[in-house]
Amino acid sequence: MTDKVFEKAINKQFEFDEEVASVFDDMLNRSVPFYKEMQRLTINFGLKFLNENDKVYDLGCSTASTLIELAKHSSFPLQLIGIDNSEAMLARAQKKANAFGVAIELINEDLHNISYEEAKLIISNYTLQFIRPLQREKLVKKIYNSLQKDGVFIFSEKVISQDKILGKQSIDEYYEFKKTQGYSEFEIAQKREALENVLIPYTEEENKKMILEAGFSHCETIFKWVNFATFIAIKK
Ligand SMILES: Nc1ncnc2c1ncn2[C@@H]1O[C@H](C[S@+](CC[C@H]([NH3+])C(=O)[O-])CC(=O)[O-])[C@@H](O)[C@H]1O
Ligand SMILES: O=C(O)C(=O)Cc1ccccc1
Repeated sequence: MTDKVFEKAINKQFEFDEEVASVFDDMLNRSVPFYKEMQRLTINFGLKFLNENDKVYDLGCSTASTLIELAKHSSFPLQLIGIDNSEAMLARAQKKANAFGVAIELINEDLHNISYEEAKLIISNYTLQFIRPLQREKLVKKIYNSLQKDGVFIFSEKVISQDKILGKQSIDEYYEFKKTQGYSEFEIAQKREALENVLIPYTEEENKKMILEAGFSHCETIFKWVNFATFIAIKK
C-alpha cells in the first residue's frame, strides 16, 4: 500500500502504529535512499560470517523483510529472531514469514527488556536512532555482551554532519530525494515535525565512538549516501 500518512494534517509525534505499519514497506523504500542496496549488503556481509544454525537477531525488525531475505539467500538453516515493540509491525512480519515459508521467532518486546542469548550476528537497521541517548549506549553494550567471540553487529543509521553548512545541504539533498519519490513538500514538512525528538541521529563519528566504547575492536562504514549510513562492528 502507498504511504499517504502525512498527506493530511497531523499534530502528533511519529509512532509505529497500525497506520504506519500498513504502508511501512512502501514508506521505507521511498524514504531511505538505497534501502534495497543497504539490505542486500547487510545480508551479503552477514552471510560471510555465518555458519549452519547460527543465531541471528534483528533488533527493530519491523515487517521482517531483512530476516526473510536473509533466509532466502542462505544455503543453510539459521536461527532467526526478530524483535520489535510494535504489535502492528509484527502482525505483518508473521504474515510475510508464513507466506515465504520462513521460520522466524518474533518477539514483541522493548529491545531493552530482552535477555539476549549468545548470537553470531545482530542486525539493527534504522532502529538505534529511535532509542534515546544513554539508553542507546546501554543497549549497544548489551548487544556487544550477547555476541559470541568473532560475532558481528551490522547496523544502519540516519546520521548528521559535524559541519553546520554541510548538514543543512545534506538535509536539502535528502528532501530533493523525497520529492523524486513522490512526496510533496507538505508531507515532507509534516513528517519532519513528527520525527522531531523521536528520531535522534548521531554523527558517523559518534556512532563509531559508541561502538568502540562498548568494546568492539573494529567499526567500519560499508555504505553511505549523504546522511544515511551502514556500519559493521566486529567483536574479537
Ligand atoms: N525500544 C524499542 N524496542 C523495540 N522495537 C523498537 C523500539 N524502538 C523502535 N522500535 C522499532 O524499530 C523499528 C524501526 S524501523 C526498522 C526498519 C527495519 N529494520 C528494516 O530494515 O526493514 C526504521 C524506521 O522506521 O526508520 C520499528 O518497527 C519500531 O517499532
Ligand atoms: O522519512 C524520513 O524523514 C526519515 O528520516 C526516514 C524514516 C523512514 C521511515 C520511518 C521513519 C524515518
